[in-house]
Amino acid sequence: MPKPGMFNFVNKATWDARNALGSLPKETDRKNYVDLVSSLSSSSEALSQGKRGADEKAQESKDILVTSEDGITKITFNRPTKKNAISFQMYLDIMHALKNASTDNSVITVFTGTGDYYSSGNDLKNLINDAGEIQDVVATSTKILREFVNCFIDFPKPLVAVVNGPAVGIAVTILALFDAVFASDRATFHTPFSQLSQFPEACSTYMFPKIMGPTKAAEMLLFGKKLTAREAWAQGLVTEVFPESTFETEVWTRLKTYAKLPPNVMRISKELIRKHEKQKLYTVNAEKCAAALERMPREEYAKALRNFLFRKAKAKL
Ligand SMILES: CCCCCC/C=C/C(=O)SCCNC(=O)CCNC(=O)[C@H](O)C(C)(C)COP(=O)(O)OP(=O)(O)OC[C@H]1O[C@@H](n2cnc3c(N)ncnc32)[C@H](O)[C@@H]1OP(=O)(O)O
Repeated sequence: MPKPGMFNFVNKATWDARNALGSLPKETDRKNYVDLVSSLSSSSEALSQGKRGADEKAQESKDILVTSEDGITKITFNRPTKKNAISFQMYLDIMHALKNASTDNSVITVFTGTGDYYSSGNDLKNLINDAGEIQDVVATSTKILREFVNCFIDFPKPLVAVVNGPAVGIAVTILALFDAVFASDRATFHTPFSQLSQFPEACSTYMFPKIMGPTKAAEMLLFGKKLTAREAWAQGLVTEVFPESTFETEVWTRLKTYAKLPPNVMRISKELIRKHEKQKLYTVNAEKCAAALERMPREEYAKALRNFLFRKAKAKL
């Protein structure tokens, strides 16, 4: 048989394989072939059983729930009694979940919240010890924060936020690194960094002005203006707003349709969209973390924290 042309993929592969074997007796050749096919079918069965298992429930930890179904990995902030505030452990759990989601067999990854809030942002108690004293754990926080944000910069599949209620702080800033943000009309978007004596994180100092222009970005990031869902949509931070009454049904129907799109082309398109920005995003992330470590006005920050932590006690006086 003459060697098939280079675009005749199947016949060329068969020809190359046969050629590499040299001359085998017909019976040996047949037996080798049957053994190979049997081994492939048993290993592919084991693989698909494993994948089916992962599909039903990927991972479960207390405050971050991860499920995978219909081609969608769903990561849920699940701490409703604290308005889904993000503890140190939750940052680590999210990073772990994102790493798994980047290689599991899901097509898109979605974040949402349990209860009335999407998330109230960083757990302000991350910085106090068991005795209720404010600790200087800025170095630890900064390290976690940098890795956390890098996981979003690097995430290879379409990433969607289903913002079911109010979002505060880092739960808002990180949205600029998502591919789509669907919000209930009950959601609000609040970044009170100056009020808390903190610097805006998650590359928002770069992404927000790019998305909404410098003056609107300053309104949010410097002055802490809280936006309604419709205002956030008008500024380009939100992709689409849905009425609360139909939010869940409409959004999940839409997401299930998106999850049927060809995964590889979406992954490559996302890579092409983000490619030219990646280096810039790493730099902005690193700069913000260095600023937090070296330039954060700790006294002002401690005061802002005390105001939050003791606000209920003060209100009773
Ligand atoms: C690795 C570290 C990375 C650092 C990243 C930097 C990130 C920065 C940010 O995210 S800044 C934003 C931080 N978040 C806030 O400032 C919000 C603070 N919370 C509030 O203002 C209010 O709680 C509220 C407006 C979200 C809700 O108010 P309300 O409806 O009146 O409910 P309560 O205040 O009674 O809250 C119920 C319950 O939840 C606790 N809680 C809410 N948010 C947080 C929070 N961010 N951190 C810690 N705890 C929070 C609140 O204390 C109540 O608990 P209690 O019942 O008192 O035990």
